[in-house]
Amino acid sequence: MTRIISGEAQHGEQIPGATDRALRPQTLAEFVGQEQAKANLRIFIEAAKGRGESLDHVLLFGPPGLGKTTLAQIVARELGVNFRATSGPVLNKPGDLAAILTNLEPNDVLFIDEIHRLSSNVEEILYPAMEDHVLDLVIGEGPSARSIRIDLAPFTLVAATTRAGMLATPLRDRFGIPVRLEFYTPRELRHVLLGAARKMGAPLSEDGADEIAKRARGTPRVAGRLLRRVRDFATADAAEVIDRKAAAMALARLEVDESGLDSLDRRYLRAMIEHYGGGPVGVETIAYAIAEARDAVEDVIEPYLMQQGFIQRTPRGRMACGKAYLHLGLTPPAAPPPASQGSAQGGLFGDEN
Ligand SMILES: Nc1ncnc2c1ncn2[C@@H]1O[C@H](COP(=O)(O)OP(=O)(O)OP(=O)(O)O)[C@@H](O)[C@H]1O
Ligand SMILES: [Mg+2]
Repeated sequence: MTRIISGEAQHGEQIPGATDRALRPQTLAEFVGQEQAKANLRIFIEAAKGRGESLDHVLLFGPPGLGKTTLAQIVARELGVNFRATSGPVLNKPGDLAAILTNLEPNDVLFIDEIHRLSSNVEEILYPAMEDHVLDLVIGEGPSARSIRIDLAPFTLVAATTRAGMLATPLRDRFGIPVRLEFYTPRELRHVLLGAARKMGAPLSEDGADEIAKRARGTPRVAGRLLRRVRDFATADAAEVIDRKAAAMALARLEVDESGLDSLDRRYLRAMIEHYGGGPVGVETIAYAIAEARDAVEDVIEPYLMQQGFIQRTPRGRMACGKAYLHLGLTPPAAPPPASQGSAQGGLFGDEN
C-alpha cells in the first residue's frame, strides 16, 4: 500500500543517507512534541547517567511514523552510549540475538524495532538478559546438550512496536519505562515542518506550514513526505515561496483533503456507510471490502480515523460517526436514543451483521 499519507516508511525513506535521516532531530530538545514523554525520559536519563548505571528498559509504542526510531536514537545520544539497532523479524535464532548482546559495551542501547514480531525462542533468551544481564544458552543437542550461562554487560533495551497489545505480558512487564507516543497537534507539526524545511533549504512560509500540518494526520513522517512533494510542485511551478496557496494547490493535486484523508480513507468510510449501514462491522469484513490487508487497516487507516472521531470502536465492530457522513457529504442518521441499553429495538443501524 503506497499512500502519500501512510505513516509507514516507504521505499528510500528508511535507507541511511536518504533525506529522511538528514531530517531526524538529534537531541531531546530538537524533538518536537511528546512533552510528557520527553520530560520523563530527561529525568530518567539524567538519573541513570548520574549513577553511572544503564537506563531501565524502554518500550516505545504508537502508530507508525510518530518518531519511535528517532527517539530511540536520541536516548542513546543523550546517554552518551553506542546505539545498536536490529528488529524482531530479523532475529531468527537465539544465536542471532546472543551475538549482538555479547558485543554490547556497558550501558549501550540496543534498539529492537517491531518487537512484537520476535519469535518466542528468541524472546525466551531475552528475559534473563533484560532482568539479570545473563544469557542462558544451550550448547549441543540430545544427551550431550548442556546449558551455559554468560554474563553480559548491563545494557538498555529500547524496543518499538505499533502493537503493544500483541506483546506477551511477561515481556511487557520487563520494561520499566513504557512510553506511548501520541499523534501530534497541527501546531507541533508546523514546528516539525518549519524545522525540516530549514534543513532541506525549502522556502516554506508559516501559513504554508500550517496548511500542510493540517493535513498530515498528526504524523511527522507524513508531514515530511507531504513537504517533499509540495516542494516538487513548487519547483515545477517556479514558485518563490511555498505559502498557503501553493501548499493547498499541491495537496489538492495529491488528493489529500482538508482533513488529511486520502482516497483510501474515503473508500473505507464509504464502504462502511454504504455497504454496512454505518456499522457495526468487523475489521475483517471492512478490510475485505476495500481489498486491503487487515494489518494495514488496523495500523494505518483506523488509528487516525478513530482519533479524529470519524469512526469508533464498539464491542460489535467499527461504526461510522456523524463526522464521517458529513465529510462525505452525506446526511448522518438521527442520533440513537442515549445509551438506554435496555431498548432491544435493533436501533437504526440494524443487527443484520
Ligand atoms: N518529534 C519529531 N520532531 C521532528 N521530526 C520528527 C519527530 N518525530 C519523527 N520525526 C520525523 O518523522 C520521520 C519518521 O520518524 P521515525 O522513523 O522515528 O518514526 P517511527 O515511529 O519509528 O515509525 P515506524 O513505526 O514506521 O518505525 C523521521 O523523518 C523523523 O525525522
Ligand atoms: Mg521506526
